[in-house]
Amino acid sequence: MIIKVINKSQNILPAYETAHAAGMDLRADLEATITLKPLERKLVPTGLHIELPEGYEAQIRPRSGLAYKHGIGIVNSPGTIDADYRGEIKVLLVNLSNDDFEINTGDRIAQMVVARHETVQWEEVELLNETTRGAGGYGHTGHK
Ligand SMILES: O=c1ccn([C@H]2C[C@H](O)[C@@H](COP(=O)(O)OP(=O)(O)OP(=O)(O)O)O2)c(=O)[nH]1
Ligand SMILES: [Mg+2]
Repeated sequence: MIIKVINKSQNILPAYETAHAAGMDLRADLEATITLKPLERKLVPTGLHIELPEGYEAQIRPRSGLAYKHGIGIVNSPGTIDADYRGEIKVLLVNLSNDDFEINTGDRIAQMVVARHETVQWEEVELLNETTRGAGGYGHTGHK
């Protein structure tokens, strides 16, 4: 599918790094280096504004390599980009390690998955259909 994008700093656009990747790596668009201290969170700009078709969303997800090697996560993971959002896409990174983490412009900080979603209308009822699970949850089926 084709998605319209405004790329104000003419950065490298989000891209699939392998042929069948689900996520496109998103890059930081910065005027100066950002440092995340331990447990600090910052909104990191990408310089991108997009026009998703109706019925689609974009999910902003962490990169596992940054998470594993540097403890970098996304506070609101997965972030949701609504189809009607026209502002700049930003990524709310958090440093869950004990060391400072530096982000420079062009660094791949997160990944974006574009997905379809349903738009729901509610039908209020008094009873729901019966299932084997019923109300069981939170470990109801055991742990091993
Ligand atoms: O990681 C994110 C999450 C959201 N957004 C933008 C796009 C999204 O469409 C908008 C609103 O996000 P969300 O609905 O998650 O935030 P909210 O706290 O509910 O704010 P709002 O009242 O504006 O919906 O902010 C981002 O740029 N990055
Ligand atoms: Mg919202």
